[in-house]
Amino acid sequence: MSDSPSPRRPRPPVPVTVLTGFLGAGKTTLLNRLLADPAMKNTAVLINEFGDVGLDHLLVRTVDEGIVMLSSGCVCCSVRGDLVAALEDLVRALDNGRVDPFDRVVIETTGLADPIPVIHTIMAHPYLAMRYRLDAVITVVDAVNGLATLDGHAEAVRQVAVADRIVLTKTDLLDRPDRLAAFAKLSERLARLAPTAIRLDAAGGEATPAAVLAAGLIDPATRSPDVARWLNETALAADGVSHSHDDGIKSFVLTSDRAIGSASFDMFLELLRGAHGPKLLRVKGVVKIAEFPDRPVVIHGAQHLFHPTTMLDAWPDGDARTRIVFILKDMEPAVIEALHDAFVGIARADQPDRAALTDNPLAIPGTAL
Ligand SMILES: Nc1nc2c(ncn2[C@@H]2O[C@H](COP(=O)(O)OP(=O)(O)OP(=O)(O)O)[C@@H](O)[C@H]2O)c(=O)[nH]1
Repeated sequence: MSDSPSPRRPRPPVPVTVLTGFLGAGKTTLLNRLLADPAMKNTAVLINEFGDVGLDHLLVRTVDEGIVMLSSGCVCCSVRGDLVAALEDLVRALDNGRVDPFDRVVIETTGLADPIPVIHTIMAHPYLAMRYRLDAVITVVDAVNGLATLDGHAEAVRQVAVADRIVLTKTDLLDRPDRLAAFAKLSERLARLAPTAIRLDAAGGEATPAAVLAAGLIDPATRSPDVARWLNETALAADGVSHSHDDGIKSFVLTSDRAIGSASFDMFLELLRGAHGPKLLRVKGVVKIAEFPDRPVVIHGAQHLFHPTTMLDAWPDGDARTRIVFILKDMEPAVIEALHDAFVGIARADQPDRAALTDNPLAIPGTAL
């Protein structure tokens, strides 16, 4: 990002990293460690504390001055207005030169937060969506207590399911057979819940800024898109669908070498969002559009809300196929595949085609499949 953009050219959107994880998982410890690294010096941090403001923010404040403290309350509900205000203040301060230019924002959520509303705040607000872009969700998981936490708290399951990276903390405490056994089960559960999220061991020194932050579409080192790393779809390639039966969460990658017409693609997304929005925990990918097949369109959404689509200059990794990672709650991947096939014109004997879905006045959007 340029530090001094010309007055005519708006600043490019600032990447936002959402740092989540259950109470006591080690978010603040990780954040402090990351912020101590010179690579993080141009980072603004927003922290949401639940209840009394504790030691956490003092610790963070000592290592970075670009901090706005959100008022007490849960970021997922009561203080979403505060999050909007804090993000607005931050860009205003940047535009007025009141703060040094920053090239990344990290939002630490409360341990009880469902991260999806935080993602929505960035994607849905008309002004914030122009100034910020969601880069990645980093979820901190306690290696000792993580399994029990997932069993007891739906928010913790959602935090893991939407993660781009999982940072494991407290692996240094895996010194007893019972803990090791629970950790083995935790690892399996994480692999099912978030198969495309790379796991990093904080105590083992793996959670470096480079490893943690290189989780979005744009590689911070090269500043260019890296689709294969972002989607990490090879992690799902073995059987195509990851099932996490107990939580009703499934992940899969929709892959297609057929281009889809631009209007068809809009309708495909509209139908998906309209009929199945709450079940789409996270959707991210690149799409081959028929009108400009050499320029992939990037989509990125959570539930019914999507970030404004962007178009890349070229396919960055030489793989010119549509690839979309879906994290679904209580929904079958086959529904999405059938809908997609209808819109790219792949006939299926037992399924309606595109005309039946869009031109039939009696069809309820998205439910015909
Ligand atoms: N042994 C060990 N302790 C850790 C590790 N990471 C964090 N802790 C400890 O775990 C406790 C909780 O860490 P925090 O960083 O405050 O956790 P948090 O997720 O920010 O907690 P909340 O703000 O309550 O949600 C602290 O006592 C940390 O010192 C780790 O990798 N190993």
